[in-house]
Amino acid sequence: MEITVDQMYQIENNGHAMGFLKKFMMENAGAAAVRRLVEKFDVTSKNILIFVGMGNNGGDGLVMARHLSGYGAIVTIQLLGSPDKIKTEESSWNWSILKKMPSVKLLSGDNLHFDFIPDVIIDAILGTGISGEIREPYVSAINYINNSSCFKFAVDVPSGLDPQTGETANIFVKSDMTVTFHKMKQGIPKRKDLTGELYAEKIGIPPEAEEGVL
Ligand SMILES: NC(=O)C1=CN([C@@H]2O[C@H](COP(=O)(O)OP(=O)(O)OC[C@H]3O[C@@H](n4cnc5c(N)ncnc54)[C@H](OP(=O)(O)O)[C@@H]3O)[C@@H](O)[C@H]2O)[C@H](O)CC1
Ligand SMILES: [K+]
Repeated sequence: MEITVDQMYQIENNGHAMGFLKKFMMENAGAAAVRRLVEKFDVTSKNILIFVGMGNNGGDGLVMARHLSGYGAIVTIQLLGSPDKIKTEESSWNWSILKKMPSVKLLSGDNLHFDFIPDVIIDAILGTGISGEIREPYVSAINYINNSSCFKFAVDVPSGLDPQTGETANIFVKSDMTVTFHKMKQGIPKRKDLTGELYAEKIGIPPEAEEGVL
């Protein structure tokens, strides 16, 4: 079954109100995404670069970073803004954990110079919260991703693809694998050329959270 982005937000909010907090959803989302990635790749000692947006799509990327470090990957995060401007509590919470983890390299701002060649790039820039023309520094980050020849993994939806309509913004990520959460959103399967291998993973949201929504 495919659902709308609005329905997804309603289900998320219902789950949160039941006590299954968005922080828990984010943890399960990041863990599910990593499971799919490590099923595909032995990430041990591999260089993984994660572009992190300022919203909860970015938050999922922060969770992935922590899990991937546990799998022995060499993880670098490029936060596309200033840490004090992270938009949500659940994302900030994960950033604060990572600040205590020397095993994960944290970069922030509009830097796009890295002293390594990534084996995998993770797009945790934009998800269901995309609106309008994509602005800098997200534009430059998406260009960097598309100009790289390594494996590209999109969190929830390739950034720049509208998960509701399947339309693309002025710029968009072309990925090799995409993992979306809870249920497939209507627009995503329309662009398998941008999603690559496509999965929808359950993240523990109570089915009762869908009552009155689906
Ligand atoms: N569905 C679930 O059960 C779960 C989903 N999760 C993840 O959460 C995201 C949705 O998070 P949200 O914070 O609502 O939105 P995004 O992170 O996608 O985007 C919002 C940020 O992006 C900026 N933005 C939006 N449009 C643009 C643009 N055109 N150019 C540049 N920047 C843009 C926006 O900035 P504003 O200034 O507009 O506020 C925000 O900073 C979902 O996709 C999942 O990945 C949960 O984590 C787990 C459960
Ligand atoms: K994304």
